[in-house]
Amino acid sequence: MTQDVTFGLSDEALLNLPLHFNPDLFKDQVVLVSGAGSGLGKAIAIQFARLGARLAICGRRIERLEATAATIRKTGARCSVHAMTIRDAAQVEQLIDTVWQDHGRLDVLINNAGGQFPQPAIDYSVKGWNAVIDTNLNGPWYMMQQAARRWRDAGTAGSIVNIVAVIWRGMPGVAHTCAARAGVIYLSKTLAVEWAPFGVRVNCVAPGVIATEGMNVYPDEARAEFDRSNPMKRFGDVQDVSDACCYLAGPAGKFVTGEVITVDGGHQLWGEQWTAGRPDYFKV
Ligand SMILES: CCCCC/C=C/C(=O)SCCNC(=O)CCNC(=O)[C@H](O)C(C)(C)COP(=O)(O)OP(=O)(O)OC[C@H]1O[C@@H](n2cnc3c(N)ncnc32)[C@H](O)[C@@H]1OP(=O)(O)O
Ligand SMILES: NC(=O)C1=CN([C@@H]2O[C@H](COP(=O)(O)OP(=O)(O)OC[C@H]3O[C@@H](n4cnc5c(N)ncnc54)[C@H](OP(=O)(O)O)[C@@H]3O)[C@@H](O)[C@H]2O)C=CC1
Repeated sequence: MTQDVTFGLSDEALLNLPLHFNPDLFKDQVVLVSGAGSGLGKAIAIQFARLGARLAICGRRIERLEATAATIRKTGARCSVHAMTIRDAAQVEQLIDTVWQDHGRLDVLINNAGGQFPQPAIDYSVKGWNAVIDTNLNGPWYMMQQAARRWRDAGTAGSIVNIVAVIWRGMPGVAHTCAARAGVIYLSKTLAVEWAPFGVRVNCVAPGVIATEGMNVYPDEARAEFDRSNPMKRFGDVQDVSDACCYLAGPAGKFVTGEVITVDGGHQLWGEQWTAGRPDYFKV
């Protein structure tokens, strides 16, 4: 039977989730979260705020960011809002400058913004391929490089967490994002070594199927099978992912770098996932 999932929790629900960490864990730290106007990014930003952090949030649509910021401010946390696209290197440089001007520091970068469309790879247009590579590989790279340059120049430590995906057995229907996320993972492993001298840690979180409104991009036929992509036979929730981010970014993760934490209910070991629907060839 298909799990009954409403894709996404209300802001009120996010504010009242039980916390699994000490509420002072990120006191006075500044955390930048991309794609915080919805889904995982919103949940991650709210959780860091509830754990004492000051927030800077970015994404393209200002209205959605302002709504997240209003919720974050209910926790008593400061939150600055930055409408921009991570696909443009100049806008990313401006973003990081502004965050340092507004907050005087940056401690954690959560590279969450991303997305793709399901389509058989054989049908990709050049523009579609480039849109996904720009959003999920080039954008996160611009963010990492600009943040690291500032940490190096200021002589302060930093932590980066990149949200990727469960790519280990390929991702039929979203080959473009699989390629981009593989790039981010091996970029992260390389940067973990290159940037260790600056005190910068670089890690990834790979979510399996998590109930967010972003899931609406997939056809009903595909979504109806997603809960059977893992042996727990259900979707994860946004806090499964935000907790992994807080572990990696915080003091418990201080000896962890170049790592990927997979938060997928065992999906990487079991089951099938057809993001664009199951092709006829695989139905029998
Ligand atoms: C369940 C496991 C799946 C894998 C794990 C990941 C899960 C998730 O990520 S959950 C959802 C996350 N959120 C999203 O995916 C958000 C929705 N997606 C997007 O916003 C887009 O895919 C985007 C990231 C590429 C958006 O780029 P943007 O430039 O804003 O979009 P455009 O509309 O301008 O499209 C550019 C270009 O891309 C091609 N294209 C876009 N959508 C489709 C589509 N549905 N089918 C085929 N091709 C598509 C197309 O070539 C577009 O250009 P034009 O033809 O000129 O419009
Ligand atoms: N939900 C899931 O099961 C999984 C999700 N993921 C990944 O987790 C991340 C969050 O996904 P989720 O919350 O589910 O989906 P959403 O679609 O809700 O979130 C994506 C966010 O990224 C922002 N964004 C997209 N493109 C850009 C851009 N060019 N510049 C700045 N911001 C951008 C969007 O805001 P705006 O459009 O306003 O810019 C949006 O807030 C994504 O990278 C996704 O691919 C990975 C595996 C599984």
